[in-house]
Amino acid sequence: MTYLLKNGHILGQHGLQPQDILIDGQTITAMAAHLDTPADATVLDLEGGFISPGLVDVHVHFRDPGQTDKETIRTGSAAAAHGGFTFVGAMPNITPTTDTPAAMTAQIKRNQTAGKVRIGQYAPITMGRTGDKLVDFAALQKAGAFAFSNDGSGIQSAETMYLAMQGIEKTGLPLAAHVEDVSLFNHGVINAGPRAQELNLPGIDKTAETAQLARDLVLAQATGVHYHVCHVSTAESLQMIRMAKMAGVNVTCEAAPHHLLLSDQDIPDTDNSNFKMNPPLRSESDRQALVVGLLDGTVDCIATDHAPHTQAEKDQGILKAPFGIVGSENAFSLLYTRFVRTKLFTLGQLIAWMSARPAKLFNVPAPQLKVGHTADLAVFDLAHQQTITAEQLVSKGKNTPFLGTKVYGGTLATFVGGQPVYQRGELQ
Ligand SMILES: NC(=O)N[C@@H](CC(=O)O)C(=O)O
Ligand SMILES: [Zn+2]
Ligand SMILES: [Zn+2]
Repeated sequence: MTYLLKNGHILGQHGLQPQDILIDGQTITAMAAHLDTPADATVLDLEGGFISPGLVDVHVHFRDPGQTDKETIRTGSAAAAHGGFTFVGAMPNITPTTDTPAAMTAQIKRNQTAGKVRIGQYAPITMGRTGDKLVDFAALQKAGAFAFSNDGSGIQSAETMYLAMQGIEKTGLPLAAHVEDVSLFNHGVINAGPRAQELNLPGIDKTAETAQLARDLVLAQATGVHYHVCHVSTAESLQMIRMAKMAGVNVTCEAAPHHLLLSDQDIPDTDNSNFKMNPPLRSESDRQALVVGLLDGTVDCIATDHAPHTQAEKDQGILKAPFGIVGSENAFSLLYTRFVRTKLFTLGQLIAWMSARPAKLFNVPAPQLKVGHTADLAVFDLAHQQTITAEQLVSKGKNTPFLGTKVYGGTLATFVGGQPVYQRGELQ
């Protein structure tokens, strides 16, 4: 198929500039302010929309196999496409998990068959994501593992983590760590602090994150592994990562949109489990530290931690509901509206944190808007405001604290390998 994207804008040296893009097969074959329409081309009039390199999200949960009432590879990847993502890294907290080469091979095949976007598949660090028995890192790398992570739980034994780092270092792949010391978790449901006291809810102390992070940074330095911190949430974590980077530790980290946008002060008085995720929304000063961390380079990239759950599970209330919120579909629009329209971030910075940077960290090809490159791209409507509603979400999970939020930057279209994987109504 040949597509001509007309009347778009791309980010050039001097800001947004008019751009037409011709896609032939998988590839971008021409770019200019104005292109004539080839006879066989399907024309999409973008009406001024912003064309971005495809977004890259290194942290999503698809629940497939095992919990397909929450999400499937199909619906999760459709949600990613709806958010402008052309590549996602899928976490291995699925049942069965991808802890053997055979399971990894089978899952990669399922991802390729059902996925609307490109999917990198994480392998766990330990067998079954429990206990201390390490997976065969080299064999899983050979089978196509994207990276290693036990996301959902921290590795409690220092010895296990040390041995895992030594093994994963040899593969050159990142070890993506969910840092959480369960002995300090206190059965909490939101951040420990004044808001938890006001709401009379058990609090998760920051030390559950920072104590394990301190341990891991020491071990990462000793082993040289690429140690990537998932969903970093506290100012103290950032300070440690900043110092570790200065000391030459091979550490990177991601921040989730909700931790950049909300603090525990935003948790309403009404019992709303869509404000419950792990790590929890922290204090306003932690939120601000994450924003500063992005700007000074301590935070390397943004990743959504898209974590769908069923309505019935989330209806159990904040004490009982599972941790996690969906994030793929409105990550760009929320961050664009809050930070780019207010000029705290430039559009170029936001796109770098959501595309080229995470791609580079995880050694996947970064989508590029250049002739000769694969057409992995997204088009966003920066000019019009819309309200986030449950009905718009194509994920099975509707569990987001942002329902009712007004945003600019809704997705108009997403292309993967030259094929449209999402198109908003008016672009059909
Ligand atoms: N973030 C969450 O609150 N939940 C995630 C697990 C995780 O990312 O640790 C999930 O799988 O539901
Ligand atoms: Zn996690
Ligand atoms: Zn996660």
